[in-house]
Amino acid sequence: ETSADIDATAGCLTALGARIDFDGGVFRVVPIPRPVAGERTLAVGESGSTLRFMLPVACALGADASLTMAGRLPSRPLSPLYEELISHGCAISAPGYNPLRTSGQLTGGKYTIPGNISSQFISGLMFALPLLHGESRIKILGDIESKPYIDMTLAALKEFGVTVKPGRQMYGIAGNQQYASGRTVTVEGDWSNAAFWLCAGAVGSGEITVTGLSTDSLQGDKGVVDILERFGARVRRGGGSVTVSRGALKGIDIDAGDTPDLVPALAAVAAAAEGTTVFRNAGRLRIKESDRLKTVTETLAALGADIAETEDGLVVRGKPRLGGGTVSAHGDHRIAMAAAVVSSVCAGPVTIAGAEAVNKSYPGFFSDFTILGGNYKETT
Ligand SMILES: O=C(O)C1=C[C@@H](OP(=O)(O)O)[C@@H](O)[C@H](O)C1
Ligand SMILES: C=C(OP(=O)(O)O)C(=O)O
Repeated sequence: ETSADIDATAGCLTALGARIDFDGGVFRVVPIPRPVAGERTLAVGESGSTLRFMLPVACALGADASLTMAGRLPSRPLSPLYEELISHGCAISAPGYNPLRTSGQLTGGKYTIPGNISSQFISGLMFALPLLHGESRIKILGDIESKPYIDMTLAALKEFGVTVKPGRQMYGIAGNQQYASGRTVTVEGDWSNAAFWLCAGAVGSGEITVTGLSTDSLQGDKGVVDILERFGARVRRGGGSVTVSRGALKGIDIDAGDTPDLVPALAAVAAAAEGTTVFRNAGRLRIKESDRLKTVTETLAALGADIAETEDGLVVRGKPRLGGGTVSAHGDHRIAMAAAVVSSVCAGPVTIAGAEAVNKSYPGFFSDFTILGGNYKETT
C-alpha cells in the first residue's frame, strides 16, 4: 500500500506531466516530458521530503509551479536551500508563504548547504542538478547528519544511470545527464516502520517477527536492531527477518545523529528499561512534523514515564510499568505510533487523539497492531 507522503510525491510528479499508475503494489511511471510549460500546482501535503525534493526538481525543469503545503510544513526550515535556488536563477516566494511559488530556470554552479539542518536539502539538489546544462557542486558545511539518507539517494541515482561524485565535503555533478527509463526496481522494506514493531517486541510480552527487511540495506534505521540488543532485548535475525522479544532491558546511551526517526519508538523502550537512557545529538527532532523532543516527552510523561528533554536530546528513567491515559498525536505519525507501542507496558488503556496521523507514512499501522495482539477501537 502507499501512504499520504508517497501519494503526495506521486501527485507532484503527475502534476509536472509524469504518467503514474499504481496497481497491486506496483508503480508504473512514464517520465515527465520536457519542456514543462504552463502553470502547475504541486500538492506536497505535510511531506518535508516531497517539498525539499520537488522544489529543486521543479526549478531544474524551469517550471512555473505553486507548491501547496499542509500541517506544520510551511514553518519547517527551507533555508538555505531556498536562498541557493534563488541565487541560481529561480524566483521563489518567501519561505512560509503557502503556496510557495517558483518560476525561472535553475542554473549550474556551486551550491553551499550546511550538513546539519536537513539531508533532504542535499538529496533534493542531487535529484535536480544532473538535469541542468552546466555542471554543479554541492559544498557541505560541517558534519552531515542523517547521512544514510544521502547514501540512499546516491544509490537510487546510480540505479537510474545518474552519476554524482563524492569528494571531501563536496559532491560533484555533471550536467546534461539523463535518468534511464524502463528500469524495474524493488523497493526495500522500510526499517523506520519496522522499528515500531521491533521496539514493541522489546517491551511487550510476546515475540514479534518482522519480515521483508534487508539487513545489508543502506537505511540507517536498520541500526534499531543493534540498539535493541544494547538495551538487552532478545534478537534473532536472518533470511530477511528480525525477531525481537523482551530481555532484561537496561538504559543505554544513544547517538541519534544519523537516525532521528528511530527516537520516538526507542523512547518507548527506554521508558520500560531499568536505569537511565540518554538520547544525544537529536536537535533536528525539533523541526520534524512536531517538535519531537517536546512531544515525545509530553506523550510519555502523560502515560506515567519519567522523561525530560534537553536542548538536543532526551533523558529517560525507565519504570517496569506505566499507567495509561489520554495523549495527543500532535499531528505527528511517529508520536501516534510510539504511543501505541508504549501501551503494551501500560496498566490502563491509552487513548491517542489524532491517531489518524499514522496515514502519513503507515496507514495500515493499526491493523498490523491488531495482528500482533493489540486491541484498539476507534472513537470520535
Ligand atoms: O530523505 C528522507 O526521506 C528523510 C530524511 C531524514 O530527514 P532529515 O535529514 O531532515 O533528518 C528523515 O528524518 C526523514 O524522515 C526522511
Ligand atoms: C519522512 C518523514 O517526514 P518528512 O518527509 O515530512 O520530513 C518522517 O518523519 O518519516
